[in-house]
Amino acid sequence: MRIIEVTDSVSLKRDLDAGTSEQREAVDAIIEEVRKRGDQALFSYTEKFDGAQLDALLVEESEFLAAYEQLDPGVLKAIREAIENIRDFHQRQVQQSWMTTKEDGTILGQKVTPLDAVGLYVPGGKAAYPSSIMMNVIPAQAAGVGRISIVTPPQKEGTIPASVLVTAKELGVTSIYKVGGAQAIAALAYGTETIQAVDKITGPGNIFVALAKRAVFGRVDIDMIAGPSEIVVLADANANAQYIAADLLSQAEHDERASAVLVTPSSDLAEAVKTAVEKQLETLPKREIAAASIRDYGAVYVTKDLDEAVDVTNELAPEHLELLTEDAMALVGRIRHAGAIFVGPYSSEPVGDYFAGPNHVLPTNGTARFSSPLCVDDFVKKSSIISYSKQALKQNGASISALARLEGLEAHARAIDIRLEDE
Ligand SMILES: NC(=O)c1ccc[n+]([C@@H]2O[C@H](COP(=O)([O-])OP(=O)(O)OC[C@H]3O[C@@H](n4cnc5c(N)ncnc54)[C@H](O)[C@@H]3O)[C@@H](O)[C@H]2O)c1
Ligand SMILES: N[C@H](CO)Cc1c[nH]c[nH+]1
Ligand SMILES: [Zn+2]
Repeated sequence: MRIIEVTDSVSLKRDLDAGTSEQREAVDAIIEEVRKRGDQALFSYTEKFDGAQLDALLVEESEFLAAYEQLDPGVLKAIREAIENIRDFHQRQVQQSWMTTKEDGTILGQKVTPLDAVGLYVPGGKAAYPSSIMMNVIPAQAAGVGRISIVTPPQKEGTIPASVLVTAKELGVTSIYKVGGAQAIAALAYGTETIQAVDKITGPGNIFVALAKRAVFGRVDIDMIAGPSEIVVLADANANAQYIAADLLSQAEHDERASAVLVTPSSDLAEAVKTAVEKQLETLPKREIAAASIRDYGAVYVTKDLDEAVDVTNELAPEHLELLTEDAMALVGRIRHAGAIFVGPYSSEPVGDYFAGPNHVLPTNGTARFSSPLCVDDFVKKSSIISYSKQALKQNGASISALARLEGLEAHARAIDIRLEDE
């Protein structure tokens, strides 16, 4: 882990995955094939890429029952508690439609409508992430989305991990299809005999999934292309070095390209955290991934004072930010760019990943400068409502047609004038 004196600008930005030209071509070919051959293409790609020979794509009721039998009761309890917290938080984000009536009888408003259908990609491969199912499904349900489908690649035996099935069932989602990669994204975008097309696709995945999401964007909406995890800890001299090291490693273990950064005015803390990270790494099961992340993307920035530490943090615009300073809450107002802000020594980042309630799908790669966590708003759309009274049109018609003629749009102007002339 490098210790760096801050001189000029800092950045967490890394090349976003655009894929190789071979990968892009492969993804385009897969999408085309799914459009042409529907389910048959899904079965053959699942055999080719996941090694599973399937009779059916849809998970059956008996598989949910078997999954409950496999799951530890303590884990089921934790899943239920997390769902409750995440529901409670997202319920507060729900926006109502509104209308306002002016004195001249004009009614203006905004109608909020949930999306009809969304598809959630749940990665298979290396690890199952039931927490990501909660973070995608719960805001969609709070928004009132009519139909939620989940796609996820099966294991070789044709099964889906019990934790995924139980979490989905606890959330009331049972339309789970055993298909992954670009072929799953194509099926959600275009529909097949078994999988109905959706309006929006959310959820993380590997490069093939990311490229396919980019390729179908426009036909359907997508959430974002999430990059590798990031954490920045802003700490002063009194912060606990062991806590900081543990929290940095919590994100480093996600990915070799994850980034874990400490920003502090204290060079003593910088040294202590560096030593603690090295020590804690020794016993970490995923130490190869975490060590690579710390080596390549880990850093400690030593600033001249706390003010400069705040400036550096805002420049980094991290996905996750922990504030571990004397009066941490007082610093919140000075943070302009961060996906999620964890305040104080007991708000370790995994509290937010799993349990507290806010969404863990957050902007990465500096995009916290202009974007927000996944939320209920991502699953609704808004329509404007305009109702002019006769009186309102009489009073304002001349201005409207003047603006139309200013743009050379005579038909627009006449659509107004015809009503003004009509007594
Ligand atoms: N940001 C988050 O919240 C978050 C959460 C969970 C996972 N992730 C990320 O999601 C990713 C999961 O990746 P994964 O690979 O484990 O699972 P995945 O489900 O994304 O990808 C597996 C699929 O990739 C396709 N594939 C594999 N090799 C292929 C090839 N040569 N040609 C065409 N298609 C191919 C197959 O169809 C396979 O089903 C990881 O990068 C992980 O870091 C991010
Ligand atoms: N920290 C990840 C987002 O960067 C989300 C996650 C899921 N499970 C554990 N963590
Ligand atoms: Zn995490």
